[in-house]
Amino acid sequence: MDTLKLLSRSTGLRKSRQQAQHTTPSSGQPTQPQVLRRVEHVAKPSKKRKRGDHGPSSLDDGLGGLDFFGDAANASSKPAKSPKNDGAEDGDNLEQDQTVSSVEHVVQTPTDEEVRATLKQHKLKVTWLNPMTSQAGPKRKAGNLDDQGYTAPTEVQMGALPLLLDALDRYLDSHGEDSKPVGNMNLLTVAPTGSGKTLAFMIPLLHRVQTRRHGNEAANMNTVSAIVLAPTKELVSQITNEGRKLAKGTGIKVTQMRRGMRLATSQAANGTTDSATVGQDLTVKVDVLISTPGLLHSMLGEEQSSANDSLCNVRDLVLDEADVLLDPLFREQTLGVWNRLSNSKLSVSLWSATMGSNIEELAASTIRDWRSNLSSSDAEAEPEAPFIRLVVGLKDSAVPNVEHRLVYAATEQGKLMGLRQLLHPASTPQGSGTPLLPPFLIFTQTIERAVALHSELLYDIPAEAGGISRIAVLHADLSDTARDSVMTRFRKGEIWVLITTDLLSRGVDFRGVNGVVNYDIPTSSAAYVHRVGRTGRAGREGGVAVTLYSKEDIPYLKHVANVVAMAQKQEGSSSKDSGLQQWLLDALPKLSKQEKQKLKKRGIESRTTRGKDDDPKAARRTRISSKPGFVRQAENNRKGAVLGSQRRAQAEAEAPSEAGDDSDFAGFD
Ligand SMILES: Nc1ncnc2c1ncn2[C@@H]1O[C@H](COP(=O)(O)OP(=O)(O)OP(=O)(O)O)[C@@H](O)[C@H]1O
Repeated sequence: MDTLKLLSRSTGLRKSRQQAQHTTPSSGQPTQPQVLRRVEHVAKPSKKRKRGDHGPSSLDDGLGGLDFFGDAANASSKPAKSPKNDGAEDGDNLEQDQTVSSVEHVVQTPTDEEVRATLKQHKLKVTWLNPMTSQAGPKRKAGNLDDQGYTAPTEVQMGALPLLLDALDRYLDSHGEDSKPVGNMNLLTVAPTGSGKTLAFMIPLLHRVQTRRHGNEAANMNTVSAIVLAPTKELVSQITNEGRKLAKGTGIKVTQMRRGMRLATSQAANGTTDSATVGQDLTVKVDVLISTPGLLHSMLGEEQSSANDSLCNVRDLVLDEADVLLDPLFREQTLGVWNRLSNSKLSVSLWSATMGSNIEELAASTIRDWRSNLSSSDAEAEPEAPFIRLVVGLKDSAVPNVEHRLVYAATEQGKLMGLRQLLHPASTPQGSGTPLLPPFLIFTQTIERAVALHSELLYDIPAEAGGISRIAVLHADLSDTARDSVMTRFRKGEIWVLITTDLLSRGVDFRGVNGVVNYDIPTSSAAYVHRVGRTGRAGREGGVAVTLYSKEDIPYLKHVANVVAMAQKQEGSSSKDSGLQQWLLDALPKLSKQEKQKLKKRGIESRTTRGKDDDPKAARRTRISSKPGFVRQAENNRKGAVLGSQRRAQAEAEAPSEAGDDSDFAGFD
């Protein structure tokens, strides 16, 4: 069996196949999707960090008995709480409920009874998993979930689904507050990488779209009802795939935004515009639209008037990887789309594994500003939607089920040698941790370095093992078709080593990736969390994350080291395994806020060719090569000499002979 076929999401999680698929370490035990371990012994009493005022919108008190991670047997006891989040760098100015901590971890697969008991004790109504429901829509969706082998929700799904489906209504009822059902709400969720956030937002989204279609809003059918924004094309097509699998048989159209695509306006969809025009315009009728912010924003820019707006019926906006979407890189486009949505019943949800306090503040202020732009009649008719934050586990931390390793390689060439050693696990010295088995991802800082590393390693895989076809590079300068093809081949297991930039660090889910190599260190702690989060997904064990660092990286290593130390603390593993001793952690210099921002924006200067056009020496230093500079210089000289002699020979051959050719002579004028 080709174990690398595991990469394909389409391999599914069917029980029959699971037994045959446990051959690569990180394929793990997919029947237990909990990213955070179940807690057997709770060592420390709960500690709540409270800073600032908590408005009545905080659900912590109301849902105080909820413990998404506790042992079912101890359900009546108080929730297990974690130690203080020392590693989180963001100055989170709101209450942070850190819910998980354990001294001893027990990995157990709960029985069906246990799962049911846990859900019951935690008062969670997870309607989507119940195939016995009488409604056709939910039944269909539950069947679709079943088809994919999902039997138990992950922590984030346990937390978010009841909130987004209907628990909020019950919460308000039980508190004797205004018992009017809350149709819209805003939610900000922070949950670990690979914890199943896609399903956590997609299931309620489809449910709400379907409810609206069955309700009295049928008139608005076929205009866009929900939008999901994600930062990259790869992530957009992955979410579209997931959405389609879930929506199968429900009649809901989940569509990926493409260049040149036009969306049906409310008039066109209601038949005010004749269908022939719609057809000629290549206008598409969509329920759930998935897009990058740039593509949708530019399409909206081309729309002539907002009166006949294609997005006027949008009731749900999901920002996946919200911290990136609201980062300066995408901010203008994301807010451009958000502010264009005019339906007063809009609900917004933001999702990521990392969320700085600045992003949270920006989201809150955007919600306020957006509401203040509603017409006074709309604002009066629609009560202000609650804005809720849900944190699963430790905020901004890397998954603990991955083996994190920091490897000192001294120089650029040392890093290349280190990487070659990883490519040939047989040459890895005994006792140096779990060998890194393919398939794995290698991250570099820039596109140039990804391309250079690819050409360096091209011949490292022996021909008998597939040779150069097993290694590939993927970056934003490639055409869409080339990017799609590399993604498909990697998912199918045809490519074993994929070199890439941060383009693939967010959200992309390759089931069964065994490891991640940071050839260039990530430039922020969030970038580290997301890069290494490409392995160890859905609680799978056996993933390895290796970060190679040179002398040049030492001033910038602290943010990575902090995240690694925190992951080890959660896991209870030894610091020696990771190459991160306490003395190193203490000795690493701390960056100022400005330095951190500069690093995030520009990366490590010596690795970028940007602005080095006038300095060929500096530009040369950014290159990746196993050859020392003097060898390359000698080679260049030799090449130059050969080229020069070829040119001379050619010039001599082309020059007219000294005797000349009289027949060509046209005479003097
Ligand atoms: N309930 C479940 N049971 C088993 N597997 C699940 C469940 N929910 C999701 N998964 C699987 O977990 C993997 C990760 O899911 P997903 O891509 O949604 O993670 P994520 O939280 O969005 O990660 P990231 O932060 O990296 O974007 C997927 O392969 C998905 O199929």
